Amino acid sequence: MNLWTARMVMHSFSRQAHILAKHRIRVQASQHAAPVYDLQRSCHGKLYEMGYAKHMSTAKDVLKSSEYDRHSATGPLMDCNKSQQRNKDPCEQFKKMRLENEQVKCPAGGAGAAGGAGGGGGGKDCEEANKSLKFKCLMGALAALVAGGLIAWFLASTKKDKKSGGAAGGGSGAGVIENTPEGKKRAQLAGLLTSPDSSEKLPKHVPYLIIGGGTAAFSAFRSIKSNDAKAKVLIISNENRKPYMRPPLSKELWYTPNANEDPIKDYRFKQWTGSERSLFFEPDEFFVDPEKLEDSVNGGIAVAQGFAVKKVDAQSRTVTLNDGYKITYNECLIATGCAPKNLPMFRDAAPNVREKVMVYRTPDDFDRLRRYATEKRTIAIVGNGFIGSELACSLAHYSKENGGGKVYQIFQEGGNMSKVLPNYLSRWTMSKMKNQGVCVIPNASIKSATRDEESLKLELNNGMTLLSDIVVICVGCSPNTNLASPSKLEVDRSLGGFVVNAELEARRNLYVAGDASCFYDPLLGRRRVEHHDHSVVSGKLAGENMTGAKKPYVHQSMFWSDLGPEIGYEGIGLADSSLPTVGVFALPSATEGRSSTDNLTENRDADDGSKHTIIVNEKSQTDAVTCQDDANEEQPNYGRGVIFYLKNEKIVGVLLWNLFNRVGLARTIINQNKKYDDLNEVAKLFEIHS
Ligand SMILES: Cc1cc2nc3c(=O)[nH]c(=O)nc-3n(C[C@H](O)[C@H](O)[C@H](O)COP(=O)(O)OP(=O)(O)OC[C@H]3O[C@@H](n4cnc5c(N)ncnc54)[C@H](O)[C@@H]3O)c2cc1C
Repeated sequence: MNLWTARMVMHSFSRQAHILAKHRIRVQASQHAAPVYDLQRSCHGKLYEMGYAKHMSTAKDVLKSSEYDRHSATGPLMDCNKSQQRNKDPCEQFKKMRLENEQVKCPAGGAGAAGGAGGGGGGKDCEEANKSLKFKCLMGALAALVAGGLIAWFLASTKKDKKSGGAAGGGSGAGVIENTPEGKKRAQLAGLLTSPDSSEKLPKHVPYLIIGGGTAAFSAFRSIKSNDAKAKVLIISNENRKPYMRPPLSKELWYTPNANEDPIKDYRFKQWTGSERSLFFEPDEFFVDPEKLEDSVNGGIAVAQGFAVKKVDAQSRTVTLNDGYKITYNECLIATGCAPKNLPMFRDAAPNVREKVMVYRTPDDFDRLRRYATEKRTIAIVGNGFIGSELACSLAHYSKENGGGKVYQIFQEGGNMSKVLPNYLSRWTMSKMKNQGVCVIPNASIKSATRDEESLKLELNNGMTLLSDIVVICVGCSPNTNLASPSKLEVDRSLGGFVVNAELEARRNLYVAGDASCFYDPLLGRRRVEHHDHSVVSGKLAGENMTGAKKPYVHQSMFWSDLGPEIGYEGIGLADSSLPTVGVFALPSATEGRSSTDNLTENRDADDGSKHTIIVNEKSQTDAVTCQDDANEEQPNYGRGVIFYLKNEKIVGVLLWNLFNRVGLARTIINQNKKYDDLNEVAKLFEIHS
C-alpha cells in the first residue's frame, strides 16, 4: 500500500470512527459490528437476482463493473433519543440567556435586537453600572496610551539590537522584530518577515517550482518525490506558514478542548478517531532551507514563505515574484487555490465596521474567531454553504462547552446547504442546526451595518436588528487567478479558474491543480471543484505529469461535510440541488435486529411539487416509525439515505447522507453513465439499512 492509498484509507477509517463515536450509544448495542462483511455478501447475492429493462440499466449492472470496490459497509444509526429532543429555538434561548446575564452584568452595548433576536435593556442599576464602566474604560484608555508611549520609546531606544522586517518578497510592511527565535516566528506569522528574509536568497533556477503552498501543492510535491527520488522542489507561498490542510479549521479544531492555549501549538487537534495530529502536513524539520535547496544532494522540498508570484512566462519558463525577482524552472505548477469572497457592503464599509468583519480560511482566522468565542462574544455568520454551516455548528458546540456566546447564521435562502441539498433536506438540516444551538435566520440579508460601540448593528431586510461582536462572511470563494492576465493564461469565463486540458496543463510544462484549476471532465463537462479530495488527487496527478507521466485526470473526486453530531455526508459528481433529485431514505425501525424486508412504504413528491422525489424506505414494514423529528412540521426523519442527482435521466451526482464508505460504489454508478429504471433498486446497493 503506498502512502496515498494509506492516506485515503486513513481518511475512511477516521470518518468511520468519527461516526461510530458520534453514535456510540447505538454502536455499543449494534449487532452489525462484527458481521459487516457477511452482510455485504448477502446483499450482493440478493442484488444479482434483480431483473432489468432492456434499454436501461438496473442496479445489477453496476456490480459487473470492475471498478466496484467496496470497503466496510457499517454506517451510523441515528440516535433516536437525540432526534426526539424538543426543537428549542436558540434565538429564544439567547434572548433568555441575555436577560439573565444583564441582571448580573449589564454589558455595555447591550445586544438589543429589535426584531426579535435579542432582549430589552436593563434598569436604573444598569445605567449606573454602565456609567461607571464608561469611566473605567476612559481611565483604562488613558493608561494604555501612556503605557503605549513608554513602550514605543523603549523600542526606539533599543533599535540597535533589533532588526527591521524585510519585505523583499512583495510588499510586507517593515516592523520592529524581537531578535529571538520566538520573536521572529511571531513577526513572520504577522507578515512582517519573509522566509528567507530576502528573495535574493532564493535559488535562481529549480527543476520543480510550485506556486502556492496549500493542499494541491503539497500533494504534488509528494507525487514528484515518489517519481523522482532526488527531486528539488521549491514552493513559493504568499502565506507565512508551511503547507497545511484546511478542513479541520471549521470542524475538529473546535472540538479540541484546549481553550487556554492561544494559538494552539502546531494547531494540533483530535481526529474523530481520538488520535491527535497537526494541521500541518509535515513538521518544520521535514523541509529544506530554501537557501540550501540547490546544494541538497538528496533534493527535498523548500518553502519560500511570504512571497507572491505575479507572473509566469511559460515560454521562457520563468516566474517573477512581486518584487521583480526571477526564478527559472523546468516544470511549474500553479496551485493558488481560492480566496474567500466578501460582500460589497462590508468591503466598502468604514474602517470601524470593517474591523468587525472577517472571512474564514486560515489558521489566523481560526485564532481570531476563537478569541471571540472564548470571550463569549456574539458571532454572526453570513452564508449557508459548507463553511458557514460547519462553522455555525462548531461554534454552537464551542459556545455550549464554554458557557456563552450567541451564534447567528444569516442567509438569503430557505435552508442550510441549499445549493447542494434538495429543499426538504435543506430545511430539515436547518431544524437540526437550530437544535444544536445555532440561531438560524433564513430568508434574510443584511441591509445595513453600523458600529454600535463594541458591536456591529446589523439591520436585516426582514425587519430584525441584531448586535454582533463579529461578522464572519462565508459566501464562497473566488479562484486566485491574478497572475493569469500578466502570464497570458486563459481563465474560464463562467466557472473561473485557469483553463487546463485533461492532463491539467495550461501551457507546456505549466500545470494547474486544486481549487484554481478549471479542468475538463470527459463525463460531466468542464468543471471547477473546491474540495480537499480534488486538491489532493489533482495535485498528485499534476506532480506525476511534471515527472513525465502524461496521464489524464479522470478521477471523480469526493467531498464531505459534518454538521454537528447528527449529520455527516459525502458526495461525488454534480451534487447540485438545481438538478432533479431522487432521495431514498431509511427510516430507523423501532426494534433493531429484526429481519430486513426493505419494503417501500412511501413514495411522494416533495411538498413544493418540484423535481425532488423522496422515497422513504422502512426497514421492516411492521416496525412503527418512532424516531420522527419536528413532528409538528410532519417531516420524516432523514436519518440516512442516498440522493441521486439526475441530468438527462442519468445519475450525475450522488450524496451519501450519514452513509459512509460507499463512495467507490457511487463513483462506479456515475461512471456507468446509464439510465436506471428504478432508482429505489439502485439505492439498495448502498445498503442504507445496514
Ligand atoms: C475552513 C475550510 C474547511 C474546509 N472543509 C472542507 C471539507 O470538509 N471537505 C472538503 O472536501 N473540502 C473542504 N475545504 C476545501 C479545501 O480545503 C480546499 O478545496 C483546498 O484547501 C484547496 O487546496 P488548494 O491547494 O487548491 O488551495 P489552498 O489550500 O487555498 O492553497 C493555495 C495557496 O496558494 C497561495 N497563493 C495564492 N496566490 C498566490 C501567489 N500569487 N503566489 C504565491 N502563493 C499564492 C494561497 O495563499 C494559499 O496558501 C475547506 C476549506 C476551508 C477554508
